Amino acid sequence: MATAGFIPRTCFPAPTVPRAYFLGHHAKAIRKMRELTAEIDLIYEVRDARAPLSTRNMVFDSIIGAKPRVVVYTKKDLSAVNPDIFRAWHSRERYCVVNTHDHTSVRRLVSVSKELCSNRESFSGLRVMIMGMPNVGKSSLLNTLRHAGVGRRKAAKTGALAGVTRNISSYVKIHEEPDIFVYDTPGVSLPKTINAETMLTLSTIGSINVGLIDPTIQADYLLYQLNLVNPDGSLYNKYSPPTNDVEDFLTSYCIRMHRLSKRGYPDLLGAAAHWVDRWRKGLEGKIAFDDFRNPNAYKEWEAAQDERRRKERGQQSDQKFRVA
Ligand SMILES: Nc1nc2c(ncn2[C@@H]2O[C@H](COP(=O)(O)OP(=O)(O)OP(=O)(O)O)[C@@H](O)[C@H]2O)c(=O)[nH]1
Repeated sequence: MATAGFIPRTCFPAPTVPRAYFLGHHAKAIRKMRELTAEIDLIYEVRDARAPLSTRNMVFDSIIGAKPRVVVYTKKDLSAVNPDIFRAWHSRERYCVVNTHDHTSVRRLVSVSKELCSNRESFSGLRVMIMGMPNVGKSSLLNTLRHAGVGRRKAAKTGALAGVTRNISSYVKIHEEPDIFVYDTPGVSLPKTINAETMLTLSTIGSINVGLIDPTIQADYLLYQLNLVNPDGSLYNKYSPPTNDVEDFLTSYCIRMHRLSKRGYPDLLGAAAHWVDRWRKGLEGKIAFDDFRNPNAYKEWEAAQDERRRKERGQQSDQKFRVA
């Protein structure tokens, strides 16, 4: 129920933000993944359950080809997406929704993997590669799989900021009888221009360098999204009444959180970064982006990507024609 008089924004004005976050080690990782896929039996394609569509990287589809894949949605404990929606989205594809810090949660992934590869005849064990965008929880997944499966300690470094893993790991054993070995890989972003909202979503969940976008724009986008999900302002009412004005919101936030300068001025920039970070870490509650309540959103998103690719190919051939 919307609060009387308050009408949330229905669109977000296109902000000036970078439209790509593709680094040298991303390109290198893609090349290496392509080389390695020949010896891989199965892929764990990891996405963040808070932004299940924005953290899907279509580049992986071309690397994976016809290999068996399990889509793994991580950060279940931080996501407001109803798990039933994943069932609707993946009626014909294997998927798991996990909290990578929870052993029970990741064990199901091992069962699904064994089942998928049960007809395989191999003496060298099952070889799995983990792929995903930066910071979605790939290394955490590997560590928990290893701890749950063979009782060994951490094998891969993890961290709250994007880009902790820079190189492809060597095989790590995560299960015995049957033997399962896993490769961890660096997070890879989309090489092509992404739309502004996707960039803002990726920044809010920490999948791109969070310093890339002005914190006030991030906070404004978050406010817009929270108003869309709960138009009564209940997701932030401990700081402010419902509002579409980010400066009003941040001023109230500064007062509530005692973030005022000695002269009593609110530190809007600091407040913006602080508030977004609290959501990123799950301290303000669960969150979700993308069209996460729509059972057809997955298919619609794929169709939109196909259309975009067709247009790009058309533009490229137009250019060639003009040059010729
Ligand atoms: N709450 C919660 N936090 C998680 C989960 N999975 C990962 N994290 C946290 O997310 C952050 C990123 O995790 P990593 O495992 O380093 O992510 P990554 O995909 O390997 O990151 P890159 O090295 O950038 O590619 C860390 O702070 C993890 O503790 C999860 O399921 N739930």
